[in-house]
Amino acid sequence: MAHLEVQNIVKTFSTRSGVAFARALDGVSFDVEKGEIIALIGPSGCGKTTCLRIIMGLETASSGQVRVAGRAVSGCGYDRGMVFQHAELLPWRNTLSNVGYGLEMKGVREPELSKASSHYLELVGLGHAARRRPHQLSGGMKQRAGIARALAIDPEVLLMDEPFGALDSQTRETLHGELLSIHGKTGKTIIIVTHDLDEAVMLADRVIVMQKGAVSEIVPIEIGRDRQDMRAVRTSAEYSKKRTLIWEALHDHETQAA
Ligand SMILES: Nc1ncnc2c1ncn2[C@@H]1O[C@H](COP(=O)(O)OP(=O)(O)OP(=O)(O)O)[C@@H](O)[C@H]1O
Repeated sequence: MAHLEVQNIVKTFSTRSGVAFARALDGVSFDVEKGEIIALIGPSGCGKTTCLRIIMGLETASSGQVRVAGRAVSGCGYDRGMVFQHAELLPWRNTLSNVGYGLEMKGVREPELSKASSHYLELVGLGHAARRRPHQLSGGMKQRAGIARALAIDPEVLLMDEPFGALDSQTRETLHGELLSIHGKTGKTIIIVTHDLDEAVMLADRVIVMQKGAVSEIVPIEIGRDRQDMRAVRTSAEYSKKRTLIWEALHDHETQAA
C-alpha cells in the first residue's frame, strides 16, 4: 500500500444552482511512496492546484478518493500540511508564533508550543528572526516561515503549491538546497506543484506531467537523494535527459493542439 493514494479523482466545478461549468480533473490517479518527493507540472489551468487542494481537503472531489497511510481523506487534517505561493503569515503575530499557529490549533500548549516552534524555526534557518513580524521578513524568509509552520504539525505529507514561484531565481535556488536538506533531515513525503522544469527535475524523485485535467506522463528522476551538490546534479546526463523528456511531454501536447 502506497503512503498516499490518489484514486481516479474527478472534479467538476458547478454554479450554485448545480450547473456544471468547468471539469478541472478528469480521473487523476497516482501513488506516492513514503519519503518520496513528487513534482506536479503542467500548463496553466491543467488542474495542478485543484489536485493539491483536494489532497489537502480544501476542495471536495466530485468522485474518486484520496488515502493517506490507508485512511480516506475527508476534509483537512493534521496528517497533511500545506505551503502556499504566498506564505499567508498572520501580520499581527511574530515569526515564532506564526510557526506555532498550527500547533496551537492542534491543542499544543506552553512550554511545548515554544519549544517545537523554535525547533522548526531553526530547521529553516530563521532562529534569528523569531521576534520579527511578517512585514520585516524578505520573501524568502516568509516562505521559510511558511514551510516551518506546515512542518511543525508533523504531517505525513507536505503539500507545496508553487512555494518558490514568487521568488527571484537566486533565492529560489537557495531554497531548493534548503528544501533538499530539510527533506534529508525529516524524510517527509512531499508533493510540490511547479511551473519550473528545473525545479521539478532538481527536487523530485518522480515528475508527474499533467495535461487537461489528467496525468499524461510520470517520469522517474534517477539521480538519487543526495543532491546537495546542485551544480553536479544540474550538469549530470540524467538531469539533461529527463529535462528534455519532460519538456517534450509538455510541448508535444502543444504541437498536437496546434
Ligand atoms: N473555484 C473554481 N471555480 C471554477 N473553476 C475553477 C475553480 N478553481 C479552478 N477552476 C478551473 O479548474 C481548472 C484547473 O484550475 P487549476 O487552478 O487547478 O489549474 P492549475 O494547473 O493549477 O493552473 P495554474 O498553473 O495557472 O495555477 C481551470 O480551468 C480553472 O479555471
